[in-house]
Amino acid sequence: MENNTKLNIENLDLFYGTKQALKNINMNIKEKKVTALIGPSGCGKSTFLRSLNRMNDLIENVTIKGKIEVDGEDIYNSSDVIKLRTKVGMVFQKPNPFPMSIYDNVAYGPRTHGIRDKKTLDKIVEESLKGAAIWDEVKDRLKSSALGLSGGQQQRICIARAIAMKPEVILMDEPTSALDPISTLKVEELIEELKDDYTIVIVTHNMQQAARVSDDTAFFLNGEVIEFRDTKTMFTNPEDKRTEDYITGRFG
Ligand SMILES: Nc1ncnc2c1ncn2[C@@H]1O[C@H](COP(=O)(O)OP(=O)(O)OP(=O)(O)O)[C@@H](O)[C@H]1O
Repeated sequence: MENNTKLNIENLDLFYGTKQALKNINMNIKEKKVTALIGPSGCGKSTFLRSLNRMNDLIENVTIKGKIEVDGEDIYNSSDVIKLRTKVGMVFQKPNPFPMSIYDNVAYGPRTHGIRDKKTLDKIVEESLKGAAIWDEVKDRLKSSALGLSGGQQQRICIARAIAMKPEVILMDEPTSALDPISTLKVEELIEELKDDYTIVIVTHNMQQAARVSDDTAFFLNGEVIEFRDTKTMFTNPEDKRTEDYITGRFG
């Protein structure tokens, strides 16, 4: 295992009932880098992403074989799923703020972890909103409902909510697919900034986005990783004909 590896995936198979959705995945996800997962619809990107913080545990009839290590620890051999999901946070495709104030959205996680002190919470909320590049837009209306914000703002609130838990890894499942181009650009700029502090894994259908924001890219097809390498090489000189066909828009 390389020493800048944050997530190490070995021989990962995943089945929904008898249907195999992931086939022998091997991947090294590097610390404080952005790794993009690309590939046609239904090829297993979201399934793979969810397996990285055991979100698939919530789905019935899922069988997982192989190994996923975070910082060298086998996550399927440990029972502390709460701790894992604190360390490996997630941002979803559709912004999903809770129906409560902006402040309470961000303070929600820390509160469930027992933090009650107002000053401490204020500090976490401010730092998280700053970290998600939304502080200036909302600092004067922290008590207003998060549902009153635009989609792009809501998505950054959700990123702030993830950051408030002090994760080390942030998983993002098509975080900009519901956003307009300007909000998309803001979230992309934010990802660029976040990678100073976090390891990021992002599913995207947008090839330009993968090329713009990621350091490494994995191309999935029918549950397999066809190619995994640094993004620059992937997009300029792919090794596999199927990768080339996909990124040049010949299929998918
Ligand atoms: N909860 C589930 N139960 C059964 N099958 C599932 C479940 N979730 C996903 N699948 C199947 O697993 C395969 C991979 O799905 P997945 O959502 O991971 O693909 P994806 O690459 O993320 O697709 P998209 O780009 O459309 O989001 C698909 O064939 C899908 O139908």
